[in-house]
Amino acid sequence: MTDIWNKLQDNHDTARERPILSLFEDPDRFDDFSAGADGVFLDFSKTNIDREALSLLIDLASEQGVFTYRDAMFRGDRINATENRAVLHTALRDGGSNPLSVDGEDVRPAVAETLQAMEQFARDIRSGHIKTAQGGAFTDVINIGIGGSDLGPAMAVQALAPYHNGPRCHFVSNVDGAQISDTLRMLDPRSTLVIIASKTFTTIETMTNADTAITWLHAALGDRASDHLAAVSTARDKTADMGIAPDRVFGFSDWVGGRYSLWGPVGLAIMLAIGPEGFHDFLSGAHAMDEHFQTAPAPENVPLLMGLVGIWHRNICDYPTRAILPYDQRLARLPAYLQQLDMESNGKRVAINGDTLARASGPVVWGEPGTNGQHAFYQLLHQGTDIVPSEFLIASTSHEPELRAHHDLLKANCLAQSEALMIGRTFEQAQKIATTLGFEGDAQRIQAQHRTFPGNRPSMTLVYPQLTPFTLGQIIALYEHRVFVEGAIWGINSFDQWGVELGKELANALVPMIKGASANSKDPSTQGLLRLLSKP
Ligand SMILES: O=P(O)(O)OC[C@H]1O[C@](O)(CO)[C@@H](O)[C@@H]1O
Repeated sequence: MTDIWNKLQDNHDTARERPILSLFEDPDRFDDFSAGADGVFLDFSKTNIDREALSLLIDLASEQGVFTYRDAMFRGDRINATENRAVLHTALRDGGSNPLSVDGEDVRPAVAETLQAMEQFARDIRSGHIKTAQGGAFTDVINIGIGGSDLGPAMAVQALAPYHNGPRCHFVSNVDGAQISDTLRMLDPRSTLVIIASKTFTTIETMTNADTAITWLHAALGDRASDHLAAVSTARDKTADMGIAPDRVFGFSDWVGGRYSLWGPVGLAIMLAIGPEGFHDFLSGAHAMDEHFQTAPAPENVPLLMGLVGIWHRNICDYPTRAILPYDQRLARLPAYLQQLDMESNGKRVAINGDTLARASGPVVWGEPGTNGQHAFYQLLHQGTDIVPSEFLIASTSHEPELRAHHDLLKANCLAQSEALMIGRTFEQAQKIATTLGFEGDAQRIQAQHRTFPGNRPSMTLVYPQLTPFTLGQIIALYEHRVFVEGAIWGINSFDQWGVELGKELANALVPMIKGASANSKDPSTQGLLRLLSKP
């Protein structure tokens, strides 16, 4: 353990039982434990981090090389060491013209060219200039992809519903035939465009769903089925094998990781839904957050602070999970999106140099929109035996001015939850309630115990003006950089994902066994389950 980790642990050991509320005796607490970035505001004053801990955490970031590593990422160094790749999803959204080179080659011209091609295609589909096989306009789009080729566009398309003025967008990811079947059943192949999105164009789920969709198009359109296809991939050879015309393929480079890819062609469905101008706003929001991350001083740097709070909760307080709680129904898919972003990036057990990590890395990320979550799992947040740092998100302004009362109630609920988590309810307060309700003696004690809230449970709140394309870009880039900060402090490579390989290999080997081939090489449990599943 370095000195700083030790000092942080000492700080926590002495402050462990201190009520978070007591920290507000400092009149500047709210101002000094919050920060803003172009309208997005982070309040982390409802945590047990005090001034000493905050300054130690900032020192820790320096000591672990977060700032140097950040600059290396933006510069295009090959920081994804295990795959020997640069990490430059930020180049997809910066619109810059000064050269940015990877191995001596300027990446900007190709980025600009692809963006222009996407825009032209999106404009032509939206205007009806590109026609269906039968000469009409496309009314529906199905994006077939999984993981990073699905979660980002699916989340963003839902988030930006008020800006939709293009074809309806649908998403198919699961290899479970139920999803594609239910989707195709409600659509007409004669007016549907199918985008096959896969960075590698080898992912078995996506290839299987693509085959099914192409068969569906073929049955209705014959040889003209290809008029209804487009692809998003780094593998142009494979898209050609599937019969997709080269001018319908939108490529990107290996320096864009799957879970960081919605800023480029993987975001085509978003662009089709909200139009190129809206998509530009989305990119601009993300770029504004990139600039903030690179230039804001540490005590005001929102992604850095968010990452440091994450480190405090994970490593110093030893909390194993974090809850993402958007008080914004249109961000319903944000927790799922962040699960991939965070857990695929930082769910690692070895450091970049191959050593086993000395301390815990990425927490389990989960969540649901409020207020629905309140009526499901918040019981555990308030009174369970585990402490779950909670991350609330809420817009100042909704898109429904005529439903102001709804938004007022949503805000009140959001604030009430973080307040309740922090202040709790003492046994004495609970006893008074029990007395009012007529309980006496031991019955009163039991009732009071059950109605006591320990409180002192930490949370952060992210407030943004309104869920616009610009703001959504800011929020997603903020979380990307937060994941980056945490990964850098842990010394791991946040940009590979070897942990998904083994299951894929074993699934491929199991397919023949599902169909009846010998399973003698398998363990008894797998053999037993195979026997059960082979029954019709
Ligand atoms: O875009 P592709 O190559 O189909 O990959 C889909 C997803 O699969 C993964 O490789 C994990 O299996 C993710 O990292 C990725 O986003």
